[in-house]
Amino acid sequence: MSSKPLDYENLNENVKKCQYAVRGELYLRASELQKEGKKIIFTNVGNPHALGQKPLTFPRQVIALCQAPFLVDDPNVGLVFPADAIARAKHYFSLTPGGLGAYSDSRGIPGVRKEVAEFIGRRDGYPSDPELIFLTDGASKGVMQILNAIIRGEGDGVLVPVPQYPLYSATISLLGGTLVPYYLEETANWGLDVNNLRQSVAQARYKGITVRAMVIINPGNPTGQCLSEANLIDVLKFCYQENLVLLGDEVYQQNIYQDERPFLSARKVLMDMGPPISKELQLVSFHTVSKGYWGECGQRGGYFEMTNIPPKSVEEIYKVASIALSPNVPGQIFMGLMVNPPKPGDISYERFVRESKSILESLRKRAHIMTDGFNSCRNVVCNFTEGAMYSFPQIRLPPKAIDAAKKAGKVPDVFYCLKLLEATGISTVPGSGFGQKEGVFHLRTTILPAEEDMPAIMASFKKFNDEFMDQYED
Ligand SMILES: Cc1ncc(COP(=O)(O)O)c(CN[C@@H]2CONC2=O)c1O
Repeated sequence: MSSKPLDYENLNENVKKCQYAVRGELYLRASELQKEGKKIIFTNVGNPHALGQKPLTFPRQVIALCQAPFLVDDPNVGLVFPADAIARAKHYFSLTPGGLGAYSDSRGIPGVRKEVAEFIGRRDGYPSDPELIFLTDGASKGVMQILNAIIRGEGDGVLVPVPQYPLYSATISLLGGTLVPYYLEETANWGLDVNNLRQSVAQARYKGITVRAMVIINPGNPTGQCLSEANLIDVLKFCYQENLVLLGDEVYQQNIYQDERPFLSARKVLMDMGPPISKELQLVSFHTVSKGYWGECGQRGGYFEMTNIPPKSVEEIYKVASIALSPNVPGQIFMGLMVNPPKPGDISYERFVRESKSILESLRKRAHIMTDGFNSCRNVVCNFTEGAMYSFPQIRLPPKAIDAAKKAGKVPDVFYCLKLLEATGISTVPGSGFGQKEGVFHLRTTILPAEEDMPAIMASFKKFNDEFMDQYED
């Protein structure tokens, strides 16, 4: 039988080359075990509601009304929904003439893009232009659209932090570009060193790669570090000197668990630097409703904001966005609600603040419980989760364990994570899925399991790890 177009061997090589470990070997094995009846704790993905986090009430009230306009017309609606939720639903009706069932503009609903621009203006203290904001099906789609506009072929390189979130490595691979790694310094709390950047660019250029863009993930995934103003100034200056467009992935900007380095947007720091750089450096910033204290991953709401991108290029990006017709409309409304939440004096304000504060306070506590738990284990060291939603401990694997992994045909941290999964049901992602220095091994877990479950999870991890080290240590 002659081979067919979609047979594996005939697939696009870039499709076969790309990898995405967050839902890779460990996740697939965990799903198998779950089917066999084993209790699995899926801490492989930053999916808060899947781990029990309750959705915020106000956004769900508004979206319920938006999805069912007949409820708004019901004379009893005021008995079930607060007046400000009803008013907000009517606001979104006025922005979506066809309602949630109609395509919106391919850049998103203009009124919601305006809400995003106003949010950015309040956050940064500099006006933002709604025309330079596109709403997307989650930040992922925005990242993919922008990388698609940047990467012309394998000669084009993108500077990506290592460890990195594999949306970047997978998309660069899929687009046939070249990932140019810059290593974060684990011993400096995953700090970013401009000298590493220079080295990486020089090595890439020596190989004939044209480095065109740089990615920062702030706060970091999987590393959790928060960039200081000085770091951001260094990065912006570096990109300006090297003529790179900066991609600022800021999806965890609400997830901050320390007070020394509050979130600062790359855009604010850029504007603070003033001309010429603030007028010339190209920057694209990304945000989402999937993270923060919202955790509305399934709603697929995101945006990117373009700074100093020429109108003709914005038109081209718009043209490509229009191929997919429209970002999903409920996700756009969630974005509008996230950037324009209840205000002091609104009926829903107290409840909204109470709910969001309690989620963030609990995440901060869980960040500490997990970090301390890992640091109490043999041959495990872990930087504190300053932000985002993950813990990324280094596991110092004894040589016998590395040999056993090789015999099993597994990368050492995959071997360790599989053993952990089989023994405890804790599903993690091996550090090799995010990139790490040669000979150094990690795993990534989320800090999302419920607070009351954390001590038992950490005790179960500690028991496994002690037994593992007993088995493989000389
Ligand atoms: C740094 C970063 N950027 C973008 C995204 C995409 O978010 P959207 O949901 O808006 O597309 C994620 C999701 N984080 C993945 C999902 O859960 N665990 C992770 O590491 C992320 O961690």
